[in-house]
Amino acid sequence: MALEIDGLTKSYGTLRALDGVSFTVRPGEIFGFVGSNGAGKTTTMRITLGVLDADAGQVRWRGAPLDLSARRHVGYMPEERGLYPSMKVGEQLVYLARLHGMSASAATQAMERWTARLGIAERRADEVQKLSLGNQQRVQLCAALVHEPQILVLDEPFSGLDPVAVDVMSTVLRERADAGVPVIFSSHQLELVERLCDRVGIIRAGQMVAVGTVDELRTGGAPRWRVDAPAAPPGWVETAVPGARIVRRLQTPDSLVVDVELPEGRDGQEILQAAIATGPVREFGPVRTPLTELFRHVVSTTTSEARSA
Ligand SMILES: Nc1ncnc2c1ncn2[C@@H]1O[C@H](COP(=O)(O)OP(=O)(O)OP(=O)(O)O)[C@@H](O)[C@H]1O
Repeated sequence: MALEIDGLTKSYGTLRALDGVSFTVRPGEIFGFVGSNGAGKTTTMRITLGVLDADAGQVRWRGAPLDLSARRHVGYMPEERGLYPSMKVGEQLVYLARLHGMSASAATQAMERWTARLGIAERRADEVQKLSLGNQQRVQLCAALVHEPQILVLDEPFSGLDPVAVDVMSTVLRERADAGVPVIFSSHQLELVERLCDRVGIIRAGQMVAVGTVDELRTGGAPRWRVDAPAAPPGWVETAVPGARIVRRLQTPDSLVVDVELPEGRDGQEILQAAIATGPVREFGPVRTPLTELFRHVVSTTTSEARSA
């Protein structure tokens, strides 16, 4: 039932944009696709949708190659958008729904439902080009959803949205996923990806370098602990646990907070005991490395622009 991206390779002339990209998005799962500019996200998504051919590899859905008829069930939000600027919002959505085989009345109902849901019902009679960019994006999401797709592939759907629209978009994606739809979207807003996605894939220079839940991506990194010991003298961390490293330090008149990265095999309790020995301890606990930092770590070793084939 899953959407399987298997070994995609794609070159543009001598530029190898994708080099064996593989990952799976399960039904009911929101998959966040992240990577630096030029890493290969759009190329992967366009191949998934079938608007671009891969040199090698395959996209499968429910175990079979995603062919032309199955692609009718994909809801796609392209990066370059692609609405007709001078067509009216409502007419355009009905037209797109009908292209996907819906009857006139079902298409109209779906258009009405989604424009209301995305907060643009009062703009149905306006030309798309008269809407603000954020509202055009809401129309674009309606266009991806209006034919009740069974797969959703969205290229940077959150870029340029106001916070209310981000919330609406997030809720809609979660609902679709809960209805069993595999949802894949790309984004540079990593806090949002961390909050919303069940699993995340990081692509660098055309290769998947990490796939998993954010918690899974965290494992393997050294454990970190946060401790607030206002009376602690300089150097207490390194003295308490040789090899321990302070990765963040914040001092105010009545607190001294440090995030400590411990060497493998050492326990946070050692830091706690040492902190207590220095005086009062106001805060102590594990620190969850944010996705932003995992991402920086994963992509830092090379530039993300695709390499020559
Ligand atoms: N039509 C094209 N012709 C030539 N090169 C291309 C073409 N489309 C993309 N590329 C190159 O392929 C690589 C991957 O581009 P892609 O658009 O997939 O990256 P991306 O991860 O979506 O980037 P961004 O985050 O900037 O949108 C880049 O080096 C890009 O310059």
